[in-house]
Amino acid sequence: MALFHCDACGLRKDVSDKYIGRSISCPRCSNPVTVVAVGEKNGRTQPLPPPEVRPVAALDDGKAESPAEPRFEHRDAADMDEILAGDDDSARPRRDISIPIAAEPTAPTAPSLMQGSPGVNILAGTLSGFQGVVVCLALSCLIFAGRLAWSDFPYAVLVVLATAAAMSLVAALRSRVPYLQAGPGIALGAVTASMVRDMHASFSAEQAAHVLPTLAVGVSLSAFVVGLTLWFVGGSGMGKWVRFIPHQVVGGVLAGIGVRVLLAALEFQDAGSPCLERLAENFDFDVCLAWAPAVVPGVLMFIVARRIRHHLVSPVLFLLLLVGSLLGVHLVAAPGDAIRASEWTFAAFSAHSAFGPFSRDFLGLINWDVIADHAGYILALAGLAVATTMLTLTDVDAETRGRSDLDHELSVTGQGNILAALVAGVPGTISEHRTMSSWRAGAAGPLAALTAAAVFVAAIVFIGDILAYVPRFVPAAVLVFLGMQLVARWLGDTYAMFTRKDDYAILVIIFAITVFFGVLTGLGVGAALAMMILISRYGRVNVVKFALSGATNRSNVERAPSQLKVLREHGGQIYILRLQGFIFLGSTSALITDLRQRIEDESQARPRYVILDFRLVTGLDSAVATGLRKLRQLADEYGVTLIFTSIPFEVERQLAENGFVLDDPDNCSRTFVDADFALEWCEDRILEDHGVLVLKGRTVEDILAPMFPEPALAPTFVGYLERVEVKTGSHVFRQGDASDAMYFIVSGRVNVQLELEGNRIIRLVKMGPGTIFGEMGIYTDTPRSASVVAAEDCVLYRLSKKKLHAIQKQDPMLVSLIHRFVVNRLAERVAEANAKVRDLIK
Ligand SMILES: Nc1ncnc2c1ncn2[C@@H]1O[C@@H]2COP(=O)(O)O[C@H]2[C@H]1O
Repeated sequence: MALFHCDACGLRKDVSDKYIGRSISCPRCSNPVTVVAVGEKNGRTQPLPPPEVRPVAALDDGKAESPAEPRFEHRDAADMDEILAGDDDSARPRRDISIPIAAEPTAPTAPSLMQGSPGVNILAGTLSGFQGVVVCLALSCLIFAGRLAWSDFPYAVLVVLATAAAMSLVAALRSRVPYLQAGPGIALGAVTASMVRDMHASFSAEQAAHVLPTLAVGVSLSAFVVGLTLWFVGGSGMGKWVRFIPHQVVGGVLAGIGVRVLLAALEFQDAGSPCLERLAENFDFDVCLAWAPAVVPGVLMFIVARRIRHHLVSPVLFLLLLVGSLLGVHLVAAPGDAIRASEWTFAAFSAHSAFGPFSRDFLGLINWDVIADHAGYILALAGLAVATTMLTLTDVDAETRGRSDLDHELSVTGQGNILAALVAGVPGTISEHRTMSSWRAGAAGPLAALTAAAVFVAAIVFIGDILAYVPRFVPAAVLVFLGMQLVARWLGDTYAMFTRKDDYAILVIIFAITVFFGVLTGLGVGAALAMMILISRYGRVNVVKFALSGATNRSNVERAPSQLKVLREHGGQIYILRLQGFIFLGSTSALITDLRQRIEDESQARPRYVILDFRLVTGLDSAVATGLRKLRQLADEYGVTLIFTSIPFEVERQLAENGFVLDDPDNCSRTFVDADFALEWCEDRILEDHGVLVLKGRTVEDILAPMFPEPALAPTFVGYLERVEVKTGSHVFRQGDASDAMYFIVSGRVNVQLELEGNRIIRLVKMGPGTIFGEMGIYTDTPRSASVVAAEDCVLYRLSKKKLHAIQKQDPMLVSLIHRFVVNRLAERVAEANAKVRDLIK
């Protein structure tokens, strides 16, 4: 505990240790004040006792010193013990019920290369690689077909395959998810395709030479930016924030992308642009016929894959598609070797032909303005990559019961993209489908992803020859299949997922915007909606965690029964609001409305003291001073004293700079280091009003009689007691001592404190006149469970164990009254604790 003492205006405050030595301007008069450790006065450090004081987990808020008075004046060295043990806010036991939270799981470690069965891993990786190659072919058509000349198509295929190889390699070497598969995917592919289409539209026919270099660099640059973004988000540990991106927003965009993929597939199949528009104007059977080779197998594959969930489904479907389409073309159009020369299949090429474009004046032909104009797409790709990586990993974890480290996997995916960009690749992410298939196939180590990388490399070498046998509608059919899967997944499957149907409505709206106005608009509107959703949901979180009454929630000062009676009857004048979360101007308005209702509620005692506890508050909006000013106006109106507790010192100072001084007794506004000090102060005011704050000056009989089960026998009992005087700071007894007596407090206060290893002291409770201590050791016949130290000069009455035994023999009737007396005191403690619990769970 540290002390803030302003010489100019006299303001004294208990502040946290972290301020020691710092110069802080006084919240009341702006005079600069250096905060000193307790015991340090006028630059002279008094010897401080070493104990470190820690909070104790309990239902109570801890005991309080009287905070209203200048607590650090006129203390001698003996007092320091008490101050340290008692005044530190951290030393006060807290009242909150804490629910044990499972320990944060440790991050998974990197799997070793040969982890799992090599045979199974290789098989799973081969299947994943095969699926990946088919998808890569579809993506290269989606992204580049119609934008690049067919002569440049080898380049398109090879850079997409190179992306898959690079990302698989990085996943194998760096990911901690042993079955993770990564590569270019349909969602990012579709956005890249939109970017490429728009870039392409920027060129006139005469600028054809600029098209490939600009598109190629634009795409690789976006992979690079996506990579850097993912790496940065993961590396800086921002994964936990990414999880707040609303599902409905990303889902709507992804479903919309699905429809756009379907349209792109039809466009590709028909080799004409806006085919749907053409069809809408004039129904053309030929157009439908042109779509059929893509739509029919695509829809069939979709239906089968929806029904059978097996890791072999996709590879088998793709294989059937390839073989079936080849047979179909053979039968219908071009039998025998003529297939290779027909228009139905792609033209063969050699891998090195992909480097053709680079032989020209490549760098000089790049149109950087066009790339800069499409920066919005690049940013959209980065945002979507972060969101989809998070969603995919979450889904993979849910399905595989895995426990992956999102930040690490975001970084790995980022690194994969950067490597992909270096080989002129396209943006990519974790492949959910292939990862799940690998896992279902039994992949258990990075060898699976490494095998997939090898398959991609092999594809780069051989694809030129293989393509001559692949009918052109195959990639279109795959796109139909993937597009339908996206729509079904995000528009269909998610319907049941949302507990609130308005969330689903938002998804549908964003879906429609993406379909009709494009991916960029969908993402933009989605981002704006996401922000609004977060603000509106967060704003609805009740800023008041607990609203408690001082009648049942008392400070940790144990009081005499006569005082307890007064507090039970009049404690309702204290109203405690434990605030939580981030406090906006909006939340203070809600607080004012609630408080006004509570004050005007005639069925309950009218609050005179309102304690606003900020201990669980995570932050305050800068405009909150206005709300607090209104709160004070309300307090003035009803004659209520506002008490602010656990407010960070900086915040108090900032508010003061804005003209709102929190600690302003003249304006019925006070601050205390924590709620327990505040509670004690309020209780003292109520006890003072009823003339029972100080029980001093009365005789032991006066104090004892009202609580003794048989008041008439109280003087007989007193006859057995021995009067003891204890000076401030002296121990009555120490923890572990033999228990030889119990004590009754007639005047003064004592601290009951636990002494822990390493000189640490925890104050459990503070006791005043009319209370007893030391009874546990006597009744359980065990050593002292805690030390008891006089916080003030005390007059105690001592009943020794010997005397108790003597009374037992001589006066069994009196001893049973003593037992009842002790039991009553213990029962009172338990009843108080129960009342607090009840109040908390109300
Ligand atoms: N948590 C507590 N709340 C109130 N009183 C306590 C608590 N723990 C210990 N005491 C008192 O402190 C005394 C320490 O010595 P005893 O164990 O004999 O008896 C104990 C009680 O009277």
